[in-house]
Amino acid sequence: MSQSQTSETSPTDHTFQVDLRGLVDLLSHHLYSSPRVYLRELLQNAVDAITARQALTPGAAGTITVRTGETLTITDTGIGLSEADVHRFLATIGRSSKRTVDGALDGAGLDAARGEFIGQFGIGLLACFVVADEITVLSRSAADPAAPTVEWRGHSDGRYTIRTLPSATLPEPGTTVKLVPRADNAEWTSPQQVVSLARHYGGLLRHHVTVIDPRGESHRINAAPPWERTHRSPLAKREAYTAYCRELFDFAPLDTIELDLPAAGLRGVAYVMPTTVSPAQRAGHRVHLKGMLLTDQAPELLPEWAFFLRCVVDTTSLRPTASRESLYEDGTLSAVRDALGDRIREWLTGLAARDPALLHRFIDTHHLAVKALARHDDELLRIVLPWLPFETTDGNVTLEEFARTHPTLLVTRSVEEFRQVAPIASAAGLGVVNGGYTYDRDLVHRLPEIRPGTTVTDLDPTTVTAHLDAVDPGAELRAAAFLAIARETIGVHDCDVVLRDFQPVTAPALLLDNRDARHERTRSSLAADSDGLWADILGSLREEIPRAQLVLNHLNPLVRQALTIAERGLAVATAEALYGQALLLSRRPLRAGETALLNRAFIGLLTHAMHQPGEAAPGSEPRKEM
Ligand SMILES: Nc1ncnc2c1ncn2[C@@H]1O[C@H](COP(=O)(O)OP(=O)(O)OP(=O)(O)O)[C@@H](O)[C@H]1O
Repeated sequence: MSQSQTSETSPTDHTFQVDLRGLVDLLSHHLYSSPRVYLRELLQNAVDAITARQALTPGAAGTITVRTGETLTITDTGIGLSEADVHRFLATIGRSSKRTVDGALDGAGLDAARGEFIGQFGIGLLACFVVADEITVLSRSAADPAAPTVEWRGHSDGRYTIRTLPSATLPEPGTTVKLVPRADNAEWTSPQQVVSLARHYGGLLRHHVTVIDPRGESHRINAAPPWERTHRSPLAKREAYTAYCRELFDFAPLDTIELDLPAAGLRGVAYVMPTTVSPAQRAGHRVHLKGMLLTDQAPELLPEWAFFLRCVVDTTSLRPTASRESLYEDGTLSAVRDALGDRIREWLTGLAARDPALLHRFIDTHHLAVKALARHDDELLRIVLPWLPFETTDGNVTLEEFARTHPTLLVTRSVEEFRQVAPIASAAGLGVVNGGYTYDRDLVHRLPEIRPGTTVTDLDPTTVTAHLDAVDPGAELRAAAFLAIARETIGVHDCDVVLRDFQPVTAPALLLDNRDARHERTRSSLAADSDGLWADILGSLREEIPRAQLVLNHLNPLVRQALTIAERGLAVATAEALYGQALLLSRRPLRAGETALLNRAFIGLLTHAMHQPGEAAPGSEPRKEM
């Protein structure tokens, strides 16, 4: 036999040891966002214990009392724990009486109640070690009248003791958990903080919760939400909902949408925010799970477009993540989100018939959200499109108003294009809508579907030039020499030069260009600069290059004077300066060649202004006489 064979031993069984301190550190620093969750876990265990007790004895009273001071205690009138339960559930981390695999609490047939429990992971009690080194659980089972009181004392280093005490140690069945808060965490356990945390987490709990402060004063923690109360009148109901919104979110809503999805066990309310909000800033909704606050930061509850709402809901069907601080993204959540989306859409479509003035106010405040939604929703589009404001050559007006005076609507592709063209187009009687803002161009193009007889086309340079008045042939002829130099100078930038009469007189020149044309030009210049494979690929993409147009205004005095320039150098500098100025007005980013052109034109003009026509400006071409 070889040596390795003689030294072989049979495998022995071992069990992982868990370092509780490491686990508590993991929970406190990585799983839970703040030590404050300890109170939520304690309240939740108390609620679950009462749920179990009421399943055993229907009608049993369910109360939870928290006492603050040097020791923090929480007492419930729940199911309690037998000695065997304590060994089974408190001594093993990750074991929970609330999951089927671990069986029911001793003596209690709780299968039916299991779905009602909030806890499930078997780690909640550990959260208490984040604020205290020692936890004591005193419990008396309600399942057996003769059950003793059992005391479990656990330490954050993993040690624990169990002993039984006379039944009378606890006056009635149930459980009391005691913590002696560590000094470094006192901020989370002060009497005031406990009241505020209990209200934060437990404000919607269905059992009576009271906090008693060291002076013996009682603080009521929970009350039924407005959707569970009956109201004297519609007005009283509206006031109750508004007051609730102020209390939770600190604003008075524009309107209130009641939410009720029986299939998902969900009830609550969505409040319409009274001020404009950015779509990027998705609101945190408050989600309660069986009364207990799961999170006040759940944007995923509603579809993205509903960013103008803040909700508070109580549900039995959504699942929490283990940290219990956010919603588990599953099929149920996405079905709930869709159903809530339908409900909001229904509210919005109903608003036009129910309360047009409110619809107006709503659109004034939240038109971006409505635009986002209307793009994908034909029915909504039909209702709201005529009401939505757009930036047009007639100012900020609704499409309905605009289309009445302009049967053909021209839409720009960018804001800069609109800024540049709008004054000229409106002087020429054209109706232009700024399509540069998010969603606007898509929406304007859909107008003919709901308003037959209206035509919508994208604005292109030729449409505008076609509407500008041609100059008389004599004037065109007199300008021919200057125009030839201008075309030669500006032509290298893929831009044509034309002369037109247009308003306002103060505008010397207009650059008509669009983004697609610019991209096409960039692509072709890349093709020209590259060789081999890239040149072939870019070249094959190349179509006829759309050219921009510099329209000189024949009514403008400066242009009239420019047309008479006889000296070639000055004509080049003037053409470049007019192009440069129109370029700057178009507010689009400049390319390197264009920056150089501006520089050249400026220096050229300066040189002329200083009456030194003989000297060439640095970097400029030597001048030839015309
Ligand atoms: N107040 C209480 N009354 C009765 N039993 C309790 C009480 N508190 C805790 N327990 C028992 O201790 C077990 C462990 O509690 P713990 O809070 O650690 O986990 P959990 O509530 O089961 O699940 P989760 O980690 O999701 O909170 C529970 O399953 C329950 O059996």
